[in-house]
Amino acid sequence: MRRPGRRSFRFLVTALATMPQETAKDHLNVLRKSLEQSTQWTSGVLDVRGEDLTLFYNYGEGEREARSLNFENATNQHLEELATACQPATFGRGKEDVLDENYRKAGKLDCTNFAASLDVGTLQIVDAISPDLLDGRGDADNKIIRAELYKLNVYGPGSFFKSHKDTPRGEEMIGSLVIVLPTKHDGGALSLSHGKQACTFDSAADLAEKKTSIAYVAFFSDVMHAVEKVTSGYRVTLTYNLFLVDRPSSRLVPARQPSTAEAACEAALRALVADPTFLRRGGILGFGLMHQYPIPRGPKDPQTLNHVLSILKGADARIYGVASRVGLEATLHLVYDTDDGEGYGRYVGAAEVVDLEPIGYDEYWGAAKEAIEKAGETLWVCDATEDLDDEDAWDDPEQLLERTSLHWVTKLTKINRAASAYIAYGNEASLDHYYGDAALFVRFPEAAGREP
Ligand SMILES: O=C(O)CCC(=O)C(=O)O
Ligand SMILES: [Fe+2]
Repeated sequence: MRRPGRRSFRFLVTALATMPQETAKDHLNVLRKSLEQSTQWTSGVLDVRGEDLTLFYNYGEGEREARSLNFENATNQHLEELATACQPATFGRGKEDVLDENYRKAGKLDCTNFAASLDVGTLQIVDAISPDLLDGRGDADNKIIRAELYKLNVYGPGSFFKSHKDTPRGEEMIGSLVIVLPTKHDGGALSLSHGKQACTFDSAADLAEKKTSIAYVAFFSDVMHAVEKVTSGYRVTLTYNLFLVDRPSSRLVPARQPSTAEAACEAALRALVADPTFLRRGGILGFGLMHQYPIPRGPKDPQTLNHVLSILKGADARIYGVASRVGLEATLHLVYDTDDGEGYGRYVGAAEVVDLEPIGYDEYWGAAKEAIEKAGETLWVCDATEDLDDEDAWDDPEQLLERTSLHWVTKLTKINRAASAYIAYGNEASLDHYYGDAALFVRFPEAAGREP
């Protein structure tokens, strides 16, 4: 599909690339900054109709009765009854659902026990959050977000939920959507944080005096969040799991304009490709992953690194999408640091988790290290803006030739880590591990073969 404004954008890129005062360092800074501006959450307030605010729910154990209320005019007594119908809310700890009122004090109804008239599809809430959550995805035209109702929660006076991440339910789950209904309450702000970014979603303030509005917030699964204590009234929420799914072919594809950050990211990457002094011999731009993914955790794990490329989020999705558009190969690799503590180490990039079991008992202490170095590509961590290559080549030309230059644009992170176990030598045999951290590699061919 032809994108509007494409030609003028090309022109801009060419103009940028030929401006003499811009150096590779400047472009790398723009690239790095464009990745910092990624969205981890998005929120808003929406006016709805009174009839969107009806709730039916099961009341009582055993012989249940159906009750209903409308959040536009729910009295304190109505809300108290709703709170009584709830069970204490559990939360995921490790692989279990646990009840711990020091950590989470709230009531919940599973979605088999209530029906809400509010429809996130009709109200276009999913359409409202999608551009932010899909921002930067190269395949955004082919993917949509599906919201699946998960629970209703009631936070009465004294309720709270300490800092946590939501348990992903399935691989395609990318985040959560919380809708706060317009009931009068104080406290209960939701604080969100991810890396260095943080914000507070104060729905009590947003909804004050509003009887037929709802407040919503959507965030990625690896965002830490907490509900502050509700000091008075009832805070009622509907939570949804958000899944990234293929767009049904019958749905129209809306024209998508790249965001400013995405356009800047693309322009900077194109400018680096066009700079013949940058990574002259070719090499890799490395990007530490900003989000957590279900990567394979060990050599026997049937998950593949490759499938993660289709579920990248935020800044990770942005650089992957932009690189593909610029025509550069982008892959996920595990980075191993085989430093033995005495400086005799190498960085190795491997396309899958290295299996160290076949080496058996590592009598010769370097066997595990050697196995890793054989399994991947040896990397030369360098500053690609300086022409170090030649100097180093004088020292050890052969070594240099067998290594691939790697320049980290954003730091390697350790949130997506795979472990390879091996039996190590010592006064007793003990189990030891090498760790690989997943990162995005964008590969530059040598300058002579690059098409600007
Ligand atoms: O109610 C909220 O604002 C968030 C609740 C929450 O974090 C959860 O249900 O996991
Ligand atoms: Fe949560």
